[in-house]
Amino acid sequence: METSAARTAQAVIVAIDGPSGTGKSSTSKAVAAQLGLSYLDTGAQYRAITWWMVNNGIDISDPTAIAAVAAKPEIVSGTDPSAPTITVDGTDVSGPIRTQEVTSKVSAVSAVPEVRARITELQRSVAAAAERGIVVEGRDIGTTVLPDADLKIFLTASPEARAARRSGELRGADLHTTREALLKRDAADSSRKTSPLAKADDAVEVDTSDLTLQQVIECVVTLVEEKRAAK
Ligand SMILES: Nc1ncnc2c1ncn2[C@@H]1O[C@H](COP(=O)(O)OP(=O)(O)OP(=O)(O)O)[C@@H](O)[C@H]1O
Ligand SMILES: Nc1ccn([C@H]2C[C@H](O)[C@@H](COP(=O)(O)O)O2)c(=O)n1
Repeated sequence: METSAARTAQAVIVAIDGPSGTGKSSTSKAVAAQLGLSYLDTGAQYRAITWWMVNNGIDISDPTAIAAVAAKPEIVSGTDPSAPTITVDGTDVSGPIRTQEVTSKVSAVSAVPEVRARITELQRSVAAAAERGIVVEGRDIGTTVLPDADLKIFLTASPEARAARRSGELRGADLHTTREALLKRDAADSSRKTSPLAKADDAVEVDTSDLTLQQVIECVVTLVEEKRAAK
């Protein structure tokens, strides 16, 4: 895929996919910051459109109703890895998109093909505009959004490790409940018809269960540097 005429020779496109809580956001932000690349959190975009649907009283159980308004909200992502931003129609929604209500509804909204088409187009335009390259994290980046990415990483971790990380983040939320919620969202994201969560055939799989975040970052930075050197 042709991306940007203005792209520098050292520019790399990195796709980082994987289930919830595997460390995609933490790793992607750090790698992008360390290597001077842009950063795009595509989950935040799906959360933003879900927030808009909830705020506008759209029935989340009705895919036809969601599809009918999927083009309405204007979603803008800021790609500085040290201060990523997300707005909907000019409103900063970085806080509201992390509520439990949005988290519980985002899989249903993101399964609607019209929503995916709209957000995928947005993601490709953001990647095309990143002159020095970009780290894009999500669920279908290596398979659908940027199939020609220079490097594809698929992060995994055991449900136990992911639940422990998330419950630490949520100040001691019950481990079992957190684990079940993660697995439920993974199942929904993996089983939808349109671009499900999946590892691309040419992705490098990194199991982060027994690695520190710093070790994962170092591993991905090394892989990106190898790709750059081979360009
Ligand atoms: N290797 C690791 N070891 C320990 N904790 C980690 C590791 N990687 C990430 N974490 C922590 O786990 C939590 C979840 O990480 P992060 O948000 O990056 O995951 P994610 O894959 O982007 O999740 P989601 O898809 O749900 O947004 C964070 O609190 C993060 O600091
Ligand atoms: N490329 C993507 C990114 C995200 N989603 C959906 C599915 C996730 O459950 C949800 C929230 O993502 P998170 O913030 O947890 O990374 O968004 C998707 O379908 N495709």
